Amino acid sequence: MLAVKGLSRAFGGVQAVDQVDFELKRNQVLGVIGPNGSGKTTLVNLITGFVRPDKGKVIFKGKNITKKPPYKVAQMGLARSFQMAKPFYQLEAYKNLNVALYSPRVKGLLGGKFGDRDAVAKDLLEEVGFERDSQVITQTASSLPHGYLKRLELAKCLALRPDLIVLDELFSGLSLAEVASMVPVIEKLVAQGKTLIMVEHRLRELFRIADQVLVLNFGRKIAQGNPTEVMDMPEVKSAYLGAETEGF
Ligand SMILES: Nc1ncnc2c1ncn2[C@@H]1O[C@H](COP(=O)(O)OP(=O)(O)OP(=O)(O)O)[C@@H](O)[C@H]1O
Repeated sequence: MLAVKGLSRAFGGVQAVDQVDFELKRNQVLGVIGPNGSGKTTLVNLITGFVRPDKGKVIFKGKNITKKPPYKVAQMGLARSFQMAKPFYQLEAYKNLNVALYSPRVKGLLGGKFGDRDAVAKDLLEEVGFERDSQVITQTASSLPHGYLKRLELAKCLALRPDLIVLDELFSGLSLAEVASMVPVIEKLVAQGKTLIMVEHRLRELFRIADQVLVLNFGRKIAQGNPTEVMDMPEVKSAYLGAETEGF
């Protein structure tokens, strides 16, 4: 599904991402972890076209997407969420899905036979935890609490009917109760066979979900493997020393 080869990017003197390689197969869930500033978001930005690499390649479904702009990457079926939610604040929650629902990708996939897009949008919001008959679905995004904005980020990804979803710290800023209610939403996506990359600081929850974990430190991949073996590696423990070690 995805192959990342020698991906590198520096900002001034900071090597944010340094020669990162990995592959991801269909239906797999890859967790990306690492201390603050280790290059996780930059890696997401490089894969999804928001930042251009200095070196390296991104191959998605066998096609070289390196340096393609974000909208082309999205149209090919690679959706991403943002750590800081980026809704259209003046639009109602469900109308925020229109960009994806009216996209050439979705039109093409459905051969023009779409039906009622508002109903589809509301179904998607329900799938990610908006209560169907509550007002949150029709509230403007500007008035939604943070927890719902994160759910909206996920729904925007799903609306694109993606082949791969990259979630950048979906659980950040959520209360423990909100995370606990979000985990089953993700587990359901995994059970449906969705392919995911999850950048997370919440290790306990991530390790329940991910098949593989990739660890970054100072932009470099220092480990990759299943959650248990990765967290037993001395280099991973020392990278996390003094950082958040939830889940250890
Ligand atoms: N646009 C930019 N301009 C300059 N430096 C940047 C830029 N984006 C990222 N960096 C730097 O690159 C490094 C990696 O940042 P990045 O945000 O990718 O880390 P991160 O692992 O996602 O961090 P966090 O866990 O805190 O979100 C940091 O030193 C950061 O300051």
